[in-house]
Amino acid sequence: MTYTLGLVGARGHAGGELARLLAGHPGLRLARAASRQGVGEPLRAHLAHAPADIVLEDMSPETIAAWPVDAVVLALPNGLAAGYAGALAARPRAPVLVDLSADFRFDPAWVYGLPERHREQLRGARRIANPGCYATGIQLGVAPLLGLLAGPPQAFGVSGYSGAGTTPSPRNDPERLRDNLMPYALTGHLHEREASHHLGHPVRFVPHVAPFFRGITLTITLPLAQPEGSAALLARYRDAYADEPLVRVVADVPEVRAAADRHDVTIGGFQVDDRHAVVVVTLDNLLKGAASQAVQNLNLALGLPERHGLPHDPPLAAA
Ligand SMILES: NC(=O)C1=CN([C@@H]2O[C@H](COP(=O)(O)OP(=O)(O)OC[C@H]3O[C@@H](n4cnc5c(N)ncnc54)[C@H](OP(=O)(O)O)[C@@H]3O)[C@@H](O)[C@H]2O)C=CC1
Ligand SMILES: CC(=O)N[C@@H](CCC(=O)OP(=O)(O)O)C(=O)O
Repeated sequence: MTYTLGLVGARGHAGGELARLLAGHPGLRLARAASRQGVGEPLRAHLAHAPADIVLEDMSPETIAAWPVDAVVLALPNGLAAGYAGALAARPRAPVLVDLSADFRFDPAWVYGLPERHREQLRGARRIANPGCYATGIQLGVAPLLGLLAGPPQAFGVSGYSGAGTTPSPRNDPERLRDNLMPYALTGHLHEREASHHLGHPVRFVPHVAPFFRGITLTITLPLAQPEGSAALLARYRDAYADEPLVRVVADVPEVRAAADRHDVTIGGFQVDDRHAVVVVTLDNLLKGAASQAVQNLNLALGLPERHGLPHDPPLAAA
């Protein structure tokens, strides 16, 4: 059986990646798409891999609520999701709704879509808040040490400029970023709050944006309550993620360039100085940070195998 999906915000970075993945998904088909600025244009004019018959529709909640699809994904800026959630909930059999924005990530009525920590709640879920990209990397990098920490971990993060979306800003201006690295949100970034909330433990996070397009690297310093050796730390992470298809634990320090186009998160480094451990986490912000994670969540919600449509090596071979 093939499920159908409607995508709101299909011309954006995250929406475009999701459309690319759906082109290779054996159980999910992109059937409808909406946009703010491209209404009436074929989606294929913007995305080469889009089905030929999809014409961009207006993105009013009423239009979306009338789509006869099994699932809807919102790939819109923060602050817009509530109108869609309300209109879809009024339908007799509402489709599964996955929101890529931050709007419902703190709402207990929604399932927080980090499968490695909430898999059972995601099976059959109807409303899923997809996690933030940095928040995904921070949580997966810190979780195996919960209960062993002597204080807040500190995460130094750098992302590619696709993280800043398509609306022009200094954070996605290649000229401003050339030969540059831009710190921002030095305190209080949303993903600091999101990761702290869902870990149940405070973390500190400082983001930077770099001239490359995609990828995130996080260097996380973790204060330990008891000394632990590097080999023991590596073994702890290997154990924690032994059965996780989208978390790769490596002994070496991973580099962000190798994260591009991968569906998974890589955790490595594991250097320790007595009670001071450092791990490095890399991921593709548009994939495990957004679209691949959304596919993982849709698969769980619809009862499909979790890795359907997320091929292994090379990661995007079928897309
Ligand atoms: N980029 C990333 O790495 C990640 C993004 N996210 C989240 O996913 C969502 C989408 O992000 P991203 O794809 O980067 O964003 P983009 O800026 O690339 O795309 C935004 C999409 O939303 C549509 N849109 C509708 N209303 C507006 C508006 N008022 N202003 C701007 N765009 C509008 C745009 O339509 P049109 O082009 O037709 O105008 C476009 O399709 C956001 O909530 C973001 O936080 C989550 C994880 C990672
Ligand atoms: C470079 C850049 O601006 N990155 C974005 C990444 C966060 C993002 O896209 O995630 P949300 O879904 O939580 O909005 C930022 O720091 O806000």
